[in-house]
Amino acid sequence: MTKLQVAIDLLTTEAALELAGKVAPYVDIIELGTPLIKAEGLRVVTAMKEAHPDKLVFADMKTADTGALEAEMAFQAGADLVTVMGTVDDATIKGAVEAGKKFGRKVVVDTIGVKNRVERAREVIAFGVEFVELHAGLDEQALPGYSVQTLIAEGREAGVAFSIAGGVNIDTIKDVVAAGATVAVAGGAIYGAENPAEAAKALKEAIQ
Ligand SMILES: O=C([C@H](O)CO)[C@H](O)[C@H](O)COP(=O)(O)O
Repeated sequence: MTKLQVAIDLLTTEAALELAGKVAPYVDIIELGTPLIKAEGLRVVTAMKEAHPDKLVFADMKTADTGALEAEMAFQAGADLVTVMGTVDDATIKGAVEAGKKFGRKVVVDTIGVKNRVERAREVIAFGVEFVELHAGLDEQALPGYSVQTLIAEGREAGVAFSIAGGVNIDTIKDVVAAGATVAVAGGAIYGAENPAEAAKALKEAIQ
């Protein structure tokens, strides 16, 4: 079954823990967003894992270099999954995967900025990454004409384990699931909702 990942793009550990406390019963993976990690450091990863040891904690490091070092730092802080950018040198991705093997944790490749996501997804999955995040970032989502359906179609085509991130919400999550996604990522649809717990519950129910 497709897992539900909440992406927390808030800026303080306190706010992230408060949101996670509300939505944890309905999500499988708790993502600490890149802006949050930049604001608070890896202490936010440790705090989240301590508060939710039963959940997978996803550190959205968006690593672009020193793959082994940054992955190791995040794993030591308590992350179960870390992201490396798909646009960077293969050696960076492979380094993070090697660090993952040492810690028994996993690496996800983020395709923001990748020109041919299907081709790159097939390449990087062979390096031993857990899945590929077919992702349109918040800036790309804000451009006119953006549709998450492009990512969903690419997931179907790629034939590798993938997640979809980039405006997944209650109207689109069933398409994400039908395409065979390993993980559906929802950020704004949860933390931006009037009642985040209700929003997460509805998304979880739509998956089942
Ligand atoms: O990873 C993300 C982005 O790059 C900022 O960190 C988002 O968490 C991801 O795009 C999912 O969020 P929504 O698009 O708001 O669902």
